[in-house]
Amino acid sequence: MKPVNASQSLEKPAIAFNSARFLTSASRRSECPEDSGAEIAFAGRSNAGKSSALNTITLNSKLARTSKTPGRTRLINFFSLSTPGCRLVDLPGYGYAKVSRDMKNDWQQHLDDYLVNRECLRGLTLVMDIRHPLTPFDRMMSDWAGHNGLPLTILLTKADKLKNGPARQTALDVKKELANHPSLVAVIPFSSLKKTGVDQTRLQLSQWLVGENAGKIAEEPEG
Ligand SMILES: Nc1nc2c(ncn2[C@@H]2O[C@H](COP(=O)(O)OP(=O)(O)OP(=O)(O)O)[C@@H](O)[C@H]2O)c(=O)[nH]1
Ligand SMILES: [Mg+2]
Repeated sequence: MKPVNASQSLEKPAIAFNSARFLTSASRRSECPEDSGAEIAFAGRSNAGKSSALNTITLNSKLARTSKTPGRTRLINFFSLSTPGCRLVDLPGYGYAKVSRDMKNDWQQHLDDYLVNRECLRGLTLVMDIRHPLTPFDRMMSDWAGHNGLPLTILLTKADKLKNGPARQTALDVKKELANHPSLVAVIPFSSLKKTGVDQTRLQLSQWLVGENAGKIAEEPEG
């Protein structure tokens, strides 16, 4: 986990997230861009809001396709940033029911292969609907990150669906549940609608991509 570039401030993200551009899609690891530089993947249940979060972070509503219908993102989508070698990755959601079991197993296998073997992966952003956090799949992903020492940030999306108090409480509850997690960095209430948690997320991603370490950053809720 070597940083690409160690010079950055803690207050201002070193990465220009609005520079994100679609790079390529892959259905398997062999189709992915060269395994070098630094990548951060967005994972989570289907419909949790992964693509929307990516668009919000990059200030580009057309970057990743979003949809009311679960299962919109079916490929591993790569977005390059202007900082050389840095990429954001939108993963297909897990738990999507409306595809055949064979197709599901196939996706799962390729997704697992990406997650386990991608050397340039610097961190995992696990996206959960704030109203339904820590489903069995979420726990599996979070455990997996822990076992592999992969830095993990949890975005509790659709925070606009809850009042501020309950949203903060949910973040605290999730943190408490994962108190022994070895690589959890932050639990951030996030809203693509109200832009909650966006600056904090950008700082975290920036730190992972170009920072010297993946240390904790302040977790003051925004908005
Ligand atoms: N209210 C609210 N709705 C949101 C938010 N984020 C996403 N949504 C909605 O949730 C639905 C799913 O969003 P996507 O970003 O496509 O979800 P996804 O996780 O990428 O879904 P898959 O690609 O199917 O895995 C869309 O209708 C979005 O408009 C949010 O912060 N607040
Ligand atoms: Mg998506």
